Amino acid sequence: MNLSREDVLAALARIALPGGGDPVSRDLIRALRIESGLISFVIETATPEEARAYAPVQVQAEAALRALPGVEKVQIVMTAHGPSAKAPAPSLKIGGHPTPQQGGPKKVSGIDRIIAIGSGKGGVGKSTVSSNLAVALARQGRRVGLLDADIYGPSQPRMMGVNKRPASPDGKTIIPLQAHGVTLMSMGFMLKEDEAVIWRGPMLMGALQQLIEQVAWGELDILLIDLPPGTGDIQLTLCQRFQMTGAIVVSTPQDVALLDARKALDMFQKLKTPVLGLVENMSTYICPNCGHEAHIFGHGGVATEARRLDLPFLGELPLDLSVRLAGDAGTPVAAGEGPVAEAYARLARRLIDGGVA
Ligand SMILES: Nc1ncnc2c1ncn2[C@@H]1O[C@H](COP(=O)(O)OP(=O)(O)OP(=O)(O)O)[C@@H](O)[C@H]1O
Repeated sequence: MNLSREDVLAALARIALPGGGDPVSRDLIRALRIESGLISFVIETATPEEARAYAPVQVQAEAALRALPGVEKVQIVMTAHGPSAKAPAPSLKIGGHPTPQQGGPKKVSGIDRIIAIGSGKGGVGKSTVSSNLAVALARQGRRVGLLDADIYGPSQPRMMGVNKRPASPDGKTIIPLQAHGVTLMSMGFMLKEDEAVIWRGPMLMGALQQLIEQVAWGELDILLIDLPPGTGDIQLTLCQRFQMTGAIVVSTPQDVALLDARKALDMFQKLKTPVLGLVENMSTYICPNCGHEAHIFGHGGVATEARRLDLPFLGELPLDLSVRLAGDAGTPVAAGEGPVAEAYARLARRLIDGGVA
């Protein structure tokens, strides 16, 4: 099939929408894929009502595309992202249990707890803490999922040592990958080359929602979400749409990192997401040669800040070359033995004992 994206969009642009315009000029087409005789895409409407009104458009689009040379199959999915007071919208959601959001944040079926791991700025080790904590919790018998929601720089495929496109047997449900006892999904698995995927659309909100709701997470005690750094749309969407158990904020002991951490804390508080505590990463450094203890980025700043804000201080994680080497090699250090693995085991135990993991 030599059809181009432009050919397909041109055919779709000839379909008139109720209320004027066409699906292309109204920017409704998402995730367009053209692959050996199959054309698939999503028509994303603003509301469930609009999706219902556009049902004839779906039929017309299918007929128009099937008439193009070489097209054997056309798969169109209608989805709506707006709330509805009426019946559930046609959507891409898995299972059938989720319904469009009405009112406040909703619980995700099958997942007991959701904890976001955030930081005010990049590079403080938020992804490292997420992967290691996930592995440490799994080692203590918890059923753990890890969602890498860092759309700007997903690092979990590297840190967890898996990177392949997840299967989707029915074109809707996404089967997550497994690594080190953790059920894993990352934006990085989907954001390859120039392929159009559903969550590459302009709406980060839709992308995150799909990663939480369309992935077949199974029954989980806890889903950890590795957030992008800072205080942006992903954080907002997550906390507004889903019932969060809480957030953990990672910081290094430095003043500047702490200033940023304060912004993250402030954001979670404004979003009414309980802050479960602060973690100090890159804390003590023990020289592997002489055993001397050094505090390269300072020490204790996060604990002091936690006390000041009356928030739990969850622990210190040492600065250790093995952390980076293990992360780069795809086996988090918490999967092995030694002082860093023990520090993560303590953090995991603390969360389990506190009833949040
Ligand atoms: N405790 C530690 N000891 C040694 N190296 C560490 C430690 N924590 C993180 N690193 C290393 O620091 C780098 C940044 O860590 P990481 O990617 O986890 O940070 P991040 O906060 O998630 O950054 P970003 O948000 O920009 O992705 C990585 O190379 C990681 O291996």
